[in-house]
Amino acid sequence: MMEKRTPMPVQEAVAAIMEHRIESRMEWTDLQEASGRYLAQDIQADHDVPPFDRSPYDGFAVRAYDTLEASRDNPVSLHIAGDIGAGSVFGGTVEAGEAVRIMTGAPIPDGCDAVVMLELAHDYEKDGHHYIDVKRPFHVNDNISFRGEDTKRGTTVLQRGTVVHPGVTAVLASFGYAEVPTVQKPHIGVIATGSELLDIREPLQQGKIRNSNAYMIMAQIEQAGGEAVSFGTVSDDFDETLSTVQKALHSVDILLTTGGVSVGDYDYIPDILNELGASVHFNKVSMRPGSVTTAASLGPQLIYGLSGNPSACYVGFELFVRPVIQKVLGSPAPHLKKTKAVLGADFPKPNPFMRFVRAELKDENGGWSAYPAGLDKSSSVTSLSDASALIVLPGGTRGYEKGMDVDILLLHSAEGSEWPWDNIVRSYRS
Ligand SMILES: Nc1nc2c(c(=O)[nH]1)N[C@H]1C(S)=C(S)[C@@H](COP(=O)(O)OP(=O)(O)OC[C@H]3O[C@@H](n4cnc5c(N)ncnc54)[C@H](O)[C@@H]3O)O[C@H]1N2
Ligand code: MOO
Ligand SMILES: [Mg+2]
Repeated sequence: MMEKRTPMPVQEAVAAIMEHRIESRMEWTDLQEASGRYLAQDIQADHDVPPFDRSPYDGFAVRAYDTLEASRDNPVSLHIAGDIGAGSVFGGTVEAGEAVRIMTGAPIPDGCDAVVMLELAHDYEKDGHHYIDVKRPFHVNDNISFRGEDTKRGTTVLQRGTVVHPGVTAVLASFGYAEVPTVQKPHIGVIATGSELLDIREPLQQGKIRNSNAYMIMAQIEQAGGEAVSFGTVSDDFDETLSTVQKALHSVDILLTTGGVSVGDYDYIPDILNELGASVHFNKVSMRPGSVTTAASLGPQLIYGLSGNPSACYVGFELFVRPVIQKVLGSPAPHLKKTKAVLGADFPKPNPFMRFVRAELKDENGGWSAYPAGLDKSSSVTSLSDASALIVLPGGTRGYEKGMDVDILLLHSAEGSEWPWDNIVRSYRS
């Protein structure tokens, strides 16, 4: 008699897998290689930014007091005691009646407390000396960029779990991080199972198809921030599959298999998990596609049996594997980004399970409209290339109509959700 599987609700299955702890390791990464990586530590400012009071303009550093009486009719004349560009420091102290020609970024000379822009000063030469006329009063601190006005020493400028994007790179560079403390990418092994699978370089043969899932999953791993390690393809053979799984488990944090996870004659993954003594968190989820998605743990390692059907495999990864990788990386929002959209077309098929419909998004009437993309079968592969979101349709006895409000999960967003599973819209008319 075939084993009976009890489907677990999606939210419960995700919660079960998120409880599993996988160690995060730190490694130093060259700043220029660090884009897209996750910070392993908070970064504290070890100096003020800017580190000194400086001029925000090309102009003249003055003593505000000297200009108090200045007016159009009675300009104040100041002697130019020196000139400095950014990177240079004025050596002495500026005395009463003096000014220093100063360029943007140069430190304010001692004695000065305001800057007059070049455009507002008339400069001239007399007897080999340089002067300016100032025609209005300046106040203490006029046109000064203050030490620490951007960031004070001791501030936490970047938090652990932040993704390094170009703005983060600028902050790291400012504080001298030639090497960045990053979270090591978790190593995720991939095994494709199936005697029907051809390598992508092979011509088609009767009864066979090319192995698209392994490449798809490896790309999903990279997109989620992990390091994909391929362990190739195995035929539908228990011993071959078991030995490849055992070999992979020597070196990976998480192992993903695709195919062979359902109830068929050649579906060996359930038996292999049993043989390994792994504890199975779930082996059926109340969702479509991907109902056969299986997750188990063996000590610290996680093993997923993802469906062989491409769309089911894809969705199983995004819902159950991606957030685990993101959690290892320290992301505060490890799940797919949830947002709202309007259903762009009728979806008449009722289903007791929650559906994840691959969808194209269009920006219409000031919001997103989500249109089901391509063939809505778990075996479909081409619908995946058009999809930028999954429409979340809770299980029920009725279909859905165009114009209903729905929740969607974005597939390629840099942003994520902390926990998208509460308050899923049951769909209603707007
Ligand atoms: N009697 C039942 N049959 C099936 C059930 C069920 O509950 N009772 N579940 C169906 C559902 S739902 C799914 S999903 C599939 C899951 O199948 P498996 O995960 O066991 O995968 P396979 O049987 O190995 O293959 C299924 C399908 O996918 C193709 N495939 C497999 N690997 C790849 C790959 N690497 N790249 C591209 N395509 C792949 C394979 O050729 C098959 O067509 O089971 C249903 N059956
Ligand atoms: O797991 Mo299957 O994809 O539910 O359709
Ligand atoms: Mg099968």
